[in-house]
Amino acid sequence: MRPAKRQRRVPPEPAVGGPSSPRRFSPLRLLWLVVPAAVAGLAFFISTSTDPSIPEINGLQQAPPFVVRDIPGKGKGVVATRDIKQGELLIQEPPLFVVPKSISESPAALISRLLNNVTQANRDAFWSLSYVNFPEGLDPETHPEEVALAIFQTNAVSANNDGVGIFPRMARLNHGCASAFNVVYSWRKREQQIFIHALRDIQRGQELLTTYTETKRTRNERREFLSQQYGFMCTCAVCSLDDAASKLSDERLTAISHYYGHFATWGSESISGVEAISTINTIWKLEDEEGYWSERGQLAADAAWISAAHSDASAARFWAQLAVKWYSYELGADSELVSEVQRIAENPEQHPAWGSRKPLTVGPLV
Ligand SMILES: C[S@@+](CC[C@H](N)C(=O)[O-])C[C@H]1O[C@@H](n2cnc3c(N)ncnc32)[C@H](O)[C@@H]1O
Repeated sequence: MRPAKRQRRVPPEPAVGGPSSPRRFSPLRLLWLVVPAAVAGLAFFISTSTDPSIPEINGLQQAPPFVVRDIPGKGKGVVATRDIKQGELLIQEPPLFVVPKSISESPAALISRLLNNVTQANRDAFWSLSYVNFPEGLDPETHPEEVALAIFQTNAVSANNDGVGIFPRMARLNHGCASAFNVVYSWRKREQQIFIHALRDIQRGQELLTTYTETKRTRNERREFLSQQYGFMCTCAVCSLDDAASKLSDERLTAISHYYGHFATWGSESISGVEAISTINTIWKLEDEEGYWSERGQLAADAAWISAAHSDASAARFWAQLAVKWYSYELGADSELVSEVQRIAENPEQHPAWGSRKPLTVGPLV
């Protein structure tokens, strides 16, 4: 599963910011696994959970509001067993193991070695996961290391700077594009766990979908990527739109990408703070039209950054409050980023960018 590339937006690196969620691991990024590490810090993290099919008690209700079941045309998937509220915590899961960014042996050998260090129940959970793109001509029966690698490539998720991990419960989540995905995941370094929250209200019987790709791409681009990397033709609600509606969706998503790039140029002072905030307003409206809600915490936090830089306290407060709201849905109200933007909402002058540009009224979301 894979990461969408986040566009670096408002330089310098915002103190209140960072990716709103870790991204799916791209098989392409496995390239780094074959590069011998200069400093092979082979730190990895082994789960203490014994049976990943049993929900964690830690911070989660014991009976999760979903089941894993067969979904026609998709293998297994995750389906809501009751109505789920936007922002609800659905899964909190430690990794079976995390492959660090620097390694000094072959990825297949490393994964096999890591697997030997987990409990039998966790090993069974790993081997039960699905995989695609197994090398042609090889027999899976006689090449278990290659099978393990294919499972890893199909299911691993970024744990940010800690590496790339396998989380057997979340690995059952299938993909949906733009307005079709309804859950988002975030890696919490402090807890060393992945957290999955509902991005929107989900009805009983609906499938829980995350996203494997940068969904601000056009349908053809998304389909090509998903077919190559994950071996399926996406037929999610967005990909199934009729051609006229799909064209409009593609245009909106392309425009959103364009405007992200445009507002980022505030960092190099190519556009004014007023234009940057007006561009964020445009993105927000296009996203409302598209039903694309992901990464709004980050967008609002970036707007708070610009507002604070121009000493517009009321705008900074407004945007920071919006960041609190959306980060709470995406990352959880108890996440570190929510605490950070909450502090800015209460006291905008404390923002590290405060007053770094000329004073300007940049304004809120209109
Ligand atoms: C991480 S696994 C997801 C769980 C998987 N369906 C299973 O049975 O364990 C990724 C694989 O699921 C399938 N998949 C995910 N999303 C899909 C979708 N929207 N349509 C069809 N297949 C999908 C693809 O085979 C993909 O390689």
